[in-house]
Amino acid sequence: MLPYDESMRILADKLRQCQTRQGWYRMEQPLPAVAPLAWLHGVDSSCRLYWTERSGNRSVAGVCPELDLTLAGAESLGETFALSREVLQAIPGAHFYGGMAFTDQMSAQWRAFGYGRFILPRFELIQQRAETVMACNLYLPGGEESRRKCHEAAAWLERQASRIVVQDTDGYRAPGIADRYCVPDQQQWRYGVEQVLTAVAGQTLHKAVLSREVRLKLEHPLHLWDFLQRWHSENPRSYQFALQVESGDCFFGTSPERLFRRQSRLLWTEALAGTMTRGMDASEDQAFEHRLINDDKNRHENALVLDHIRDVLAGLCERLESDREVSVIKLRHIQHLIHRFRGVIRPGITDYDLLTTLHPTPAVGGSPWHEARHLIHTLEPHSRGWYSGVFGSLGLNDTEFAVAIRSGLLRGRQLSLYSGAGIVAGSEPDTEWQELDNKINTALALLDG
Ligand SMILES: C=C(O[C@H]1C=CC=C(C(=O)O)[C@@H]1O)C(=O)O
Ligand SMILES: [Mg+2]
Repeated sequence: MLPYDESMRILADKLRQCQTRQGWYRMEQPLPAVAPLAWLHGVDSSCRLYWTERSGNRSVAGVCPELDLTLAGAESLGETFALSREVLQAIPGAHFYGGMAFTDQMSAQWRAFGYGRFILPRFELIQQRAETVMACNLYLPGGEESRRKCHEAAAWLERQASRIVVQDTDGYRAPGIADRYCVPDQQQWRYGVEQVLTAVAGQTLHKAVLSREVRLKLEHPLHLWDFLQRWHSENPRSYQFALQVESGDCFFGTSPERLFRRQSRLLWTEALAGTMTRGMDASEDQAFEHRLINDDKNRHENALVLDHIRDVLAGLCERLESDREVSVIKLRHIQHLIHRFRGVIRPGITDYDLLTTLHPTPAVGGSPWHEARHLIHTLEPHSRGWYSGVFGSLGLNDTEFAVAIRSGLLRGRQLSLYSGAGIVAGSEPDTEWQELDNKINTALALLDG
């Protein structure tokens, strides 16, 4: 394998020799192993994105948007997906990366992200199993302008070639937390939970997921890419994602939850809801797992997600099977109930259909959705933005979206961490408050020096 700098120069040479006919182009060049997160450190771009699959099979760092599809509202999603499909048909190996908000009710702090944003990066560093590849996606408008674009891209690659690639993050230092407060505070939270319980008792609602924003002021700047790597090493079987926009603001997260994965017409999705802490030792952990599996409130939280998925997918799938029994997935500080689905979608069903039908599941929204949505928007004092939205990778034959929970928004030294809890009959406000803490404990422990 050629060294990193030589490989980058080879790709630059290929670009300089590229034909200039109008159209989409994609070029790939194998690289020696470089961790995408480490690479993002030093790379020159005002927009950076990161995506890693839960399976650990594929991690991608993408920079310099070649096509940036920013959505003003939900109504442009169909058009955006149709356009991305046209591009992907021309360069089938490529992917768009990005995400979408929980709903279209968003405050100004989320403006740079739009309602949704799907990016085809010009440069992609892809680590797939044991292989690392640098890919370049380019649209050439034809003639002299094509030549100019190719030369510009080649020059960029050559500049990166001589930069030092940071390989490990042993030097990570927690930034320290100077100040923190919760929105809502615990008093307001109790009120919100009581309101949901009243609606549940009145039988207009089965479940609503209420959330909280913890606003932190960091003592020192956060080394975001190092932080993400550390967070992932605590929860290795999670998705990880980040989108840093031109202002430097970054939305990121480490989520255990899949919205869906599609490969051709095969589909995988799941109901992930219901939470318990981990035990201090193996036997206590086992006891907690047993308690979680047998707890009515947690089972009910999960069952409502399960029923929703089964109902909405019935019309989209030719076949749909689910696990017979609920099982448990374990994260660093908590464990969840999970129920998996496998299916075959009908011909003609698109990622747009799957996304808009599944999102938001009652793992982040509620049931019925219409009632839950109203309560969430009236009771939550903060704006969720992209928290509990979706984030993923959109391909021609392989698409995967995570539910964007366990996530946060970094703006300079201000960091907001979000977490939510499913409120159903039997929920107790203070226990659910504790669940919110448990869900962000892994991230908090890495921040608090
Ligand atoms: C809404 C969140 O978690 C969901 C996913 C798993 C378990 C959940 C629960 O037990 O309440 C939530 O439905 C969050 O982490 O912000
Ligand atoms: Mg819960």
